[in-house]
Amino acid sequence: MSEPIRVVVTGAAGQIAYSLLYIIANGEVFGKDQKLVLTLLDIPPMMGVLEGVVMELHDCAFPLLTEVIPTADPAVAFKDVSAAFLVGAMPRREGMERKDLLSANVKIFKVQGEALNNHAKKDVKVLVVGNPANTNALICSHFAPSIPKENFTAMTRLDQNRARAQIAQRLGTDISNVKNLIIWGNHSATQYPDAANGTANGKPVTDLVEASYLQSDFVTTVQKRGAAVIAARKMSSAMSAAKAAADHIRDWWHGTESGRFVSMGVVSDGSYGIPKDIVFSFPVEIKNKQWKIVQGLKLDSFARSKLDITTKELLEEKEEAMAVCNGN
Ligand SMILES: NC(=O)C1=CN([C@@H]2O[C@H](COP(=O)(O)OP(=O)(O)OC[C@H]3O[C@@H](n4cnc5c(N)ncnc54)[C@H](O)[C@@H]3O)[C@@H](O)[C@H]2O)C=CC1
Ligand SMILES: O=C([O-])CC(=O)C(=O)O
Repeated sequence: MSEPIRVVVTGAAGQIAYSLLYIIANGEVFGKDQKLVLTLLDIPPMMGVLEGVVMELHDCAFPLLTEVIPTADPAVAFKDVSAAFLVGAMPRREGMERKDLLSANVKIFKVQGEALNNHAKKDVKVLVVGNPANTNALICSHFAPSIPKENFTAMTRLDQNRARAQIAQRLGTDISNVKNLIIWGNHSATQYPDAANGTANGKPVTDLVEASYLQSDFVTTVQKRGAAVIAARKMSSAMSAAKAAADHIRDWWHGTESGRFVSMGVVSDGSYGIPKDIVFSFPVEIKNKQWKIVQGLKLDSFARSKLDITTKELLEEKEEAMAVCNGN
């Protein structure tokens, strides 16, 4: 059994965290032999609720959980953490787009970037879940200059899981047989869910599913799935978001199997002609806790036009976020 690592979950009194904490504390992210100290950050008015979450974590009697530290102080929450799940932020309600949350949420990620910079381990792995996730991750990285940019990522794994579920259901096959669907771009309604490299039972998805579906309903269903859940539940996705956050960090920690790629929002290095310095979802492969963008995939003109749309939105979000952070 290795020494405990410190892991922070922000928004720890909220609905995603309520599902996520169980998965982490149960050893499903960092491994069944990795002891954990969990630090739980929320805002002062939520400390009472958070105390209840702490009670439940204790009552779960998780063998790997050595300590739970609830706090409203980012300096305490981020101290020496090896992994950070940045969930805490306002969720959208019916009728809103995720970027409508930008002015309210982006300042949270400025403060938390600074706190990570000052208190976290320099190899901390950061996952931003709070929306608009890509731009929040960019801001967080911007305010944490002592931590490599590669350590900041945004969650598009939920979109990837949604895409796989749509294809598995359409083909009537087990979801574990559906691989290498890609989410390009922003975690928003402009994202491009791409089945061109996907396989189901080892065969190309494009040979099994009509192109008319893959270029229309498949794309829009995944793009609008978050809104569909809000319309039905009156609250945004939580259980599936927690599962996706756990999938994202688990794969980052343990790596991806050969030939399988996953989608993550990462700081663009210019791959596929995407401008540098926006957080863009790419297909990545992971080894030794380092992700690498999968290179050389073909993009037809339809795909290219979709990437242009989502790039434009991310550039606009970046400009707006910088203005908010600079007080303009
Ligand atoms: N990237 C993705 O795929 C997804 C992202 N989300 C986003 O995740 C975020 C959280 O969603 P829920 O858990 O459903 O919301 P929630 O409202 O249930 O919980 C959010 C928690 O964050 C806390 N919080 C607010 N400001 C904070 C701060 N400065 N520091 C620490 N904690 C703070 C709140 O007090 C609350 O307890 C939202 O922005 C939502 O839009 C949700 C689903 C999927
Ligand atoms: O749609 C929302 O606002 C929450 C979210 O990001 C998702 O479910 O993908």
